Amino acid sequence: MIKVAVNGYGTIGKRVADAVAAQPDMEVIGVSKTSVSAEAYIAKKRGYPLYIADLGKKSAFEKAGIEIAGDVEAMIKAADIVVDATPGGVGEKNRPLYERLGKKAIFQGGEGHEVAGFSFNAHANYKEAEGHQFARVVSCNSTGLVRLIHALDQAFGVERVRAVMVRRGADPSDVKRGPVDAIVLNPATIPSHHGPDVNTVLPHINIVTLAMIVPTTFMHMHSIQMDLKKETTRDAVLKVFEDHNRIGLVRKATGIKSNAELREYTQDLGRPRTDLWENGVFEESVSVLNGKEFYCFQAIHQEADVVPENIDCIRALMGTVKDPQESIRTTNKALNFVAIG
Ligand SMILES: NC(=O)C1=CN([C@@H]2O[C@H](COP(=O)(O)OP(=O)(O)OC[C@H]3O[C@@H](n4cnc5c(N)ncnc54)[C@H](OP(=O)(O)O)[C@@H]3O)[C@@H](O)[C@H]2O)C=CC1
Ligand SMILES: O=C(OP(=O)(O)O)[C@H](O)COP(=O)(O)O
Repeated sequence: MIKVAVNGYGTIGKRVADAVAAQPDMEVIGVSKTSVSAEAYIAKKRGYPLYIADLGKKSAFEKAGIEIAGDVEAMIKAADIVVDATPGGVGEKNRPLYERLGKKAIFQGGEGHEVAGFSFNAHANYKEAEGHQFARVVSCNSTGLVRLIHALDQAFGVERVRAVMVRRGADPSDVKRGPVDAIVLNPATIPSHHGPDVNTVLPHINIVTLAMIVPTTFMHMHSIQMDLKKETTRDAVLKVFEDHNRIGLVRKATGIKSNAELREYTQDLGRPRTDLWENGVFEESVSVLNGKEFYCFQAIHQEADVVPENIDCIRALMGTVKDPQESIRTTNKALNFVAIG
């Protein structure tokens, strides 16, 4: 069993911990937080040993009825590998600790590529992870882009990509964030960080991305255009998506045309926390014009799509499973995850 520590038990960390616990070859040896909050109670309920960054706060946790197993350093020492899901920028500060203790670690998209020097996506570069001490799972939007672009690049070759990301303003529980009544250019400059981020995994792709944020909390929406190298048809592209175990098709027959209806659908499917782990490509939008021009809309659930990628990244860095598809299938099966469509 691979002993996994989740440093940062928040939006991403709590999902990764549950996904690790579901795998046949991994166990959660601890999760961490800095302050007493609802997630500390969830960790207790799930039976995950809770560690804290500053032992000076131990009594505050104990007063709230939450037992503390030790400090973060003790947790890291007990682990084979760390998934660092602390807020963007904190991972970089944690890296010297992982170096000092000689532990492998996976960072998230809020960190720059340089934090690990290797950025990861299971379908695109799983085999390249072996031998690395550190990896970074690219951000949620970049994960969604990499999955789609890589699938079409393998099938038809990709000449260039132009994509617009309409990004959710905040996560559902982020009460302090906005916007409440604005469409914010984020950033106003072009490209947004997503194109260069895609290039950290797929360096040969010609891509320019633009991004803005809107007052929603559940999912980003991408509008994507690609020029393909080989002529193809809409049916052939749909077949690529149907065959992909992390790309789902939001079928025309469902009538779903928004993130809100897609959320309702994933909820009704009984997905834990309403998580859409796959890209939600809108079937009706999939278009091939003039043989080589591809267009689509896809929804990306920011809290969920990177979660299975972290699980595969654990096996890839540990070198326990050599074949990417074997890891991807194991991860999906343990999560009871079959892509929609
Ligand atoms: N949310 C999203 O949609 C996505 C986020 N990401 C990336 O994932 C990473 C985590 O983001 P997210 O889950 O949203 O963040 P959250 O703020 O939801 O969670 C962060 C967690 O880390 C804990 N924490 C903070 N500082 C420390 C520390 N020094 N040591 C140990 N634990 C600490 C926090 O505990 P406490 O609250 O007690 O301080 C909290 O539990 C970021 O890099 C982000 O960019 C990637 C894809 C999507
Ligand atoms: O990784 C994400 O977005 P991104 O791919 O746009 O960087 C997550 O939605 C977190 O983004 P945030 O930095 O707006 O919280």
